[in-house]
Amino acid sequence: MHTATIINGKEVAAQLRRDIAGMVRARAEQGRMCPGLAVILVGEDAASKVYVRSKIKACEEAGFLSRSFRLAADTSQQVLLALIDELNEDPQIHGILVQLPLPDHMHVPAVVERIVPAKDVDGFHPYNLGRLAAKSPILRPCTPYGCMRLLDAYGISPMGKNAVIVGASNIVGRPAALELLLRGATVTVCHVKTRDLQAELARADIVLVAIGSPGFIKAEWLKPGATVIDVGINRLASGKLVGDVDFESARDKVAAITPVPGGVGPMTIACLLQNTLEACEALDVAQAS
Ligand SMILES: Nc1nc2c(c(=O)[nH]1)N[C@@H](CN(C=O)c1ccc(C(=O)N[C@@H](CCC(=O)O)C(=O)O)cc1)CN2
Repeated sequence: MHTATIINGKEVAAQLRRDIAGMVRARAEQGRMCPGLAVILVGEDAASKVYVRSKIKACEEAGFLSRSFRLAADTSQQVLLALIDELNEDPQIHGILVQLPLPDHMHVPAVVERIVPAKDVDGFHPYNLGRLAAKSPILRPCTPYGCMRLLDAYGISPMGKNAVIVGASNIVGRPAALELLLRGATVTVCHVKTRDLQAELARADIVLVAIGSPGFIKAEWLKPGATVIDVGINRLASGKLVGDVDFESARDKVAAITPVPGGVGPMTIACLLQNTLEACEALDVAQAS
């Protein structure tokens, strides 16, 4: 009976994190600055608290400096922007991230755009998205970048393939389309208004799903031999974490698939470290010239 390659994001992310820690140690031996990351959490979202804790722990393990800021849910946007202004000027901080989602009274684009592009290690600033669109990325959104690194790690090339993305969010779907285009795929982005999702999926060699709907994508919609990247992380009432793809049935049909948990999620954090290290190195270069 056919079973798919299970793309082990936990393992690939762990290797990337070890490599980054090695580079940070080498920097320290040369007397160079260690990368510094500021993480801002506004409010009490339970999942966000878990992710922020994981990011701080990952920083500690890689030898980064990290600073964590927790603001109450009713903090004004003005106070958040003032904190970002301070961090933009702080020479020990190379990366700033504001954990999403933000409380409803805040305007995400205004917050994201306040971070100087050189410290936007989430890669969400229009400047960084524009660089990706213009085929010269600098800081790239962590989750789509992590998906590409997973494909690389398993020798799966998007070149010339039909890639179908389900979900057109700013954080995942849209930048993932740019990443796949950069790697030579023919890209289709499906969203809530897409008329015939199943017809689009039927010819997809690579499927990347980020919609936040547990088990929404059924095995019978997928092309035999496809590669499936499941970005969804949904917690069921039972406490179990599942993706947007019906994993158990899909694994019998496709060539390769990411599990949830242990697929894309760990890559998001590893790529955040990678971006922070790159932001730190870019500053070295700027100071040397
Ligand atoms: N400022 C940002 N906000 C958010 C981002 C982001 O990249 N930047 N992405 C998501 C959440 N996220 C990181 O912040 C994230 C999600 C999931 C994981 C992860 O490792 N998941 C594990 C399971 C963890 C669990 O048990 O809950 C897995 O999939 O194996 C890491 C980071 C939204 N907000």
